Amino acid sequence: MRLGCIGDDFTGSSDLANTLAKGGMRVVQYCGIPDGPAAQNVEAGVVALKTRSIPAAEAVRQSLAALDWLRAQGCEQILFKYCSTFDSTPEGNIGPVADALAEALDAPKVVVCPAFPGAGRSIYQGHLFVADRLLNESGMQNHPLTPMTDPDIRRWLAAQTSYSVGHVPAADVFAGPGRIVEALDAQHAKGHRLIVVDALRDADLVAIGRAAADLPLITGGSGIAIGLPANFGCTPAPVPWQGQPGRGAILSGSCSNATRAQVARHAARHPAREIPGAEVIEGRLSAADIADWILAQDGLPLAYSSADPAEVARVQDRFGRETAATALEGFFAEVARRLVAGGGLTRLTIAGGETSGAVIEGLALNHLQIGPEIAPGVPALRAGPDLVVALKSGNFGAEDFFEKADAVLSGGI
Ligand SMILES: Nc1ncnc2c1ncn2[C@@H]1O[C@H](COP(=O)(O)OP(=O)(O)OP(=O)(O)O)[C@@H](O)[C@H]1O
Ligand SMILES: O=C(O)[C@@H](O)C(=O)CO
Repeated sequence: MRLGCIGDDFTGSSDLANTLAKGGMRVVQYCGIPDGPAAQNVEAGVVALKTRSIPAAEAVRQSLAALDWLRAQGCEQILFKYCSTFDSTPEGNIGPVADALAEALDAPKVVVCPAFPGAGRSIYQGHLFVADRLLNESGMQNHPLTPMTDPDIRRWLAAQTSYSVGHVPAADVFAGPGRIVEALDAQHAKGHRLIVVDALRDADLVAIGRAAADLPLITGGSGIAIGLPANFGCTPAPVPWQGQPGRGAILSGSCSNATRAQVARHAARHPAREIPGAEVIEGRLSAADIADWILAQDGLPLAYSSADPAEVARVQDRFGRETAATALEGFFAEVARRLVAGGGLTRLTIAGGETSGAVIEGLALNHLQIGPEIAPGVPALRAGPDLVVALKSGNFGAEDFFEKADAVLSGGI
């Protein structure tokens, strides 16, 4: 293993694995820290953790344990993957985890670059945009767990890290890898350790990747990996895939704008059932009810708790954010266990990073093979001989994503 990656959620990790696989690297996504060595032929290992929204100290502990495992596999470079919308709170967890990894790796200059132009995320003058909106006007200000209320990534990160935050502006990035190296050195000389790097286009990310070839630690969204396979001598290659026959279903716990539009479209064409948050938390709706309902449907059924910001706020005010998240995530995990038990379902598409993490952990899956891309940032994944999954980040995918995902998973596209 040459490139070791630590992802702070499961969908984001599959997003990163997708980028590396398209770049020609042999990648495996591990669900949590493996308890044995990796297979010999793996070039890039992505350890998916569920550390985005947990207490910072625990996120640091798990990330350092993942680092130990990756180093034991022989990795030459470490990539810490977080969300392209920099999902975090003033307490963390991006800053604390980046600090801890930088210290463990003795990394003097750490690139911080969540840009993912393919999904509309760009960074200019240290500010993060989602398409033509600043981050804090993109809908992310209403995120249920990590509301993003400041688009200045330098300022947001500064609240989380114990190091000084620097910046490499677009003008330097546009001038190519040599200038980026100089600019990183200059920021380091000024005493900055975590350095936000502007990027607007894939070409910028390729240049940053080249400039980062010798850095022990890189951090960013999946975009930061675009240029990395070439550093390891890999070239883009088609990703093989064997479609999975059987039955599929969709589970959605994501409340993002994109997911809610996907849910609305799918519900107009297929069997769909809402999972009201309050009913789950008060125990008035059971996972068995939902699983039985799904198994009784024809077509491509969808069960969703996806709700608009006002409803999410009502539920969180009434029960507390943590209580709501724990109850809903545990619920989805139990629904998934029941669906997959006995081979009932063979294809699962899950929307939402926390939701996906809960489901993958609930199914006790330990690694995922990366298949072809369904939409930017979302690959098909093989979880076992009879089970394939797609893990959709909240804001990814076009409105017909759910139909498309099941079609790719089944081998129909
Ligand atoms: N009906 C609901 N009422 C209140 N909270 C909800 C409801 N449905 C989901 N949630 C909360 O929203 C969270 C959604 O997080 P999740 O990470 O799954 O989606 P996302 O943030 O859109 O995806 P991503 O992290 O990939 O962008 C859940 O963990 C849960 O806490
Ligand atoms: O970077 C992204 O936007 C995604 O991979 C993700 O992490 C969302 O959860």
